Amino acid sequence: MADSAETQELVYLVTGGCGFLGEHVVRMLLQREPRLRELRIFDLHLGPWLEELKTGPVQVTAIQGDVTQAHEVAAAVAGAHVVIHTAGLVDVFGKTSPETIHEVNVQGTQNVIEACVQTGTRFLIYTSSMEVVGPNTKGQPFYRGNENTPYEAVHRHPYPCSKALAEQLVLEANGREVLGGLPLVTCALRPTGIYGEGHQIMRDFYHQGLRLGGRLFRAIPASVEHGRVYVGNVAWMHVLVARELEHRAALMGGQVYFCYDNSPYKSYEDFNMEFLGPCGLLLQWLLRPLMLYAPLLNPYTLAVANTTFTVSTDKARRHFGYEPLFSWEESRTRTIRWVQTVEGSA
Ligand SMILES: NC(=O)c1ccc[n+]([C@@H]2O[C@H](COP(=O)([O-])OP(=O)(O)OC[C@H]3O[C@@H](n4cnc5c(N)ncnc54)[C@H](O)[C@@H]3O)[C@@H](O)[C@H]2O)c1
Ligand SMILES: CC(C)[C@@H](O)CC[C@@H](C)[C@H]1CC[C@H]2[C@@H]3[C@H](O)C=C4C[C@@H](O)CC[C@]4(C)[C@H]3CC[C@]12C
Repeated sequence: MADSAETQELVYLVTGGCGFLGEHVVRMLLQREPRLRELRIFDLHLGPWLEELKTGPVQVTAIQGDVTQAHEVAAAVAGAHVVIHTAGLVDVFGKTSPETIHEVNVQGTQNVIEACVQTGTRFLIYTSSMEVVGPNTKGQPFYRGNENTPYEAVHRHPYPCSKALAEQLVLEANGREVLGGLPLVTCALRPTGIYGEGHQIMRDFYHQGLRLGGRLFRAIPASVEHGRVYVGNVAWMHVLVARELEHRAALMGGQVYFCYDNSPYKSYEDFNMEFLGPCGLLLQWLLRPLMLYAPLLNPYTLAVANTTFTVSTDKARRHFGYEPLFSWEESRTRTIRWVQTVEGSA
């Protein structure tokens, strides 16, 4: 990519650019990548908010497409310098079939890789997930682990299986020759539980609390730690990796990085209360709370909810100088302000 930070000549493609994380990546790129000439946003469902982005100096190209359709992906990738692939089916609640999850998350990722190879795009960043590692089917805790911590990654649920397969495809593609004869450089980012503006599960919990008279009921022990990371910091890490991947290809190519920031280690419910408490909800004990959460819960999500999985690492800082863009206090304030705008809020 160009050396001069002032020359606007780069074309980026963000798949899943209208999703919870994707939208933050899109907005972060427009704010913090001065070399952008064109930003392509590829998604099955385009958001109306995209129109407001078309008034700036960067050409914003909205592409309605399906990653399972190789020809649509190839057309969107052709001519891009960087692809940030966030598109995926994030379904742990059984809403879609295992086949569909595999088709989107695995075959869709393979289509992105092949499109890069066939059209000459050299830099591919994949949004993977903590679940590539765990928690495993044995419910073994992963307590403040890092990218090198030994852990038996054993999966049966379609979603983590698909993320693990897709990540493997991306990492194995590192070094493949693309059109033009140069090597493809890939890396995978593994967010833990992302929170922040636009988080649908947080919105669902808030509405549940409003329906229950301002109360939520604790269903998992406070001692269980869940890794959480602010969406703005995850987006920032994606932008930074994309910027550094060319110059540090030998170090970063084929690598995985956990996404992390200074968000506190808490149980999922206690962490959510950092935002829902200031919005008027209380967390209380109830004898049989699980019946209240039936839509969210199945053996898999209950196992994940009850298993400690937290990360403590500085690999991203060491490899490409990552530091969280948003402090915990800023992340918390931004999320609270967003919850306060959620329909039905007091
Ligand atoms: N939300 C989290 O806590 C979390 C944590 C770790 C990793 N991730 C990963 O981050 C990525 C984004 O997750 P999210 O939470 O923003 O989910 P999301 O559902 O909000 O966004 C996913 C986007 O992908 C799009 N998409 C789905 N199927 C598609 C297809 N066939 N073709 C084109 N676009 C398609 C959707 O329309 C949506 O806009 C996913 O790959 C997910 O696995 C999410
Ligand atoms: C009702 C209670 C038991 C409540 O605590 C249930 C919470 C439960 C729905 C969530 C607990 C952990 C979440 C998962 C975790 O944050 C990481 C994930 C990885 C990401 O790639 C996709 C989302 C998720 C699987 C996330 C989903 C919700 C939880 C299971």
